[in-house]
Amino acid sequence: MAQQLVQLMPGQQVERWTIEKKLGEGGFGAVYRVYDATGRYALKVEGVNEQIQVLKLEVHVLTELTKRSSRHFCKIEDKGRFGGFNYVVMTLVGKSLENLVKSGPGGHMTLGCSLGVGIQALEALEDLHQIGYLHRDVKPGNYAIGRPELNEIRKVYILDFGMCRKFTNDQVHKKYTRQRTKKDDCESWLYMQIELTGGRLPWHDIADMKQVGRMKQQYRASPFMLFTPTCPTNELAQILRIFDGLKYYDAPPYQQVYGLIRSAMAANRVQEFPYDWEPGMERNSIRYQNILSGPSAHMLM
Ligand SMILES: Nc1ncnc2c1ncn2[C@@H]1O[C@H](COP(=O)(O)OP(=O)(O)OP(=O)(O)O)[C@@H](O)[C@H]1O
Repeated sequence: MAQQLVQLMPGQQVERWTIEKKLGEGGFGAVYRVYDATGRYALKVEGVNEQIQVLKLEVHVLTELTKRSSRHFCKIEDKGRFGGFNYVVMTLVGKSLENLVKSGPGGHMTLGCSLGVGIQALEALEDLHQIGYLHRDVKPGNYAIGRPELNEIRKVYILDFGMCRKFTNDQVHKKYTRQRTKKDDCESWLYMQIELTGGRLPWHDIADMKQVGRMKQQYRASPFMLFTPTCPTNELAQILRIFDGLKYYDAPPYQQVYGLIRSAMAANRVQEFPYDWEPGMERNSIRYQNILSGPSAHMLM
């Protein structure tokens, strides 16, 4: 049975970190906005008696990743044990892609913006795959943009490594990862791309993963039914075919996919920047207002 979640109150101190507010709760613990003399960060906590310990894995993966690349990953500032919980302090990010899609005109991002964000989201997976891990929970809620205070509203971060698993080619791990592969992460990325570009996946509200799997199979025969007029149909269909052709051990051809996304931008005469939530994007100024001047922009110091 799950242990009771750690609850921290505003003003409470965890080592040098002061709790400001709770940002959310995951299956394993909670995330808080905290600050110290140097700025604001995100603090994730997990009870030491939680049956499933995911924080260690998250710390390990983020540490490995930031040794090689920092383009799409939170940096770890601190970690440790405090009372009855383990904690990690990392870069505080801004709005999730899920929120940004909802705030967009018509409930989606403009084409250039969604394709640019999509490239960054796949780069994050490429880096993760390169250190031998699968994410296994690729969705708009697990990506976020950086914060305006850090001049990072053009940067996309990948979050939440709780479902991550090491990918190796041996049979034991093959069983352990339930046969999931880099290809599956890429396929989930493609479905996310459809959502960012205005499509609504038929399995969006279905929680039963087996049923979702069956529906995905059904749509395999006619993937065009997933694409709305706002999607770059040809390129996405080509990418889906590329992913379909991958075998268990194959590394996805990331560069080819980036090329196709760039072709989609050219064919549709759209540019990546500015992103929809950037200042000066007149049509979005009201919808995205709180991203640029909302609570996360008010520094405490
Ligand atoms: N580095 C961060 N900066 C700002 N917010 C974050 C950060 N990491 C996580 N969050 C936010 O904290 C909340 C909880 O995140 P967490 O990853 O623990 O769980 P979740 O993804 O909501 O749920 P689950 O664990 O069930 O997938 C989410 O709203 C997430 O966007």
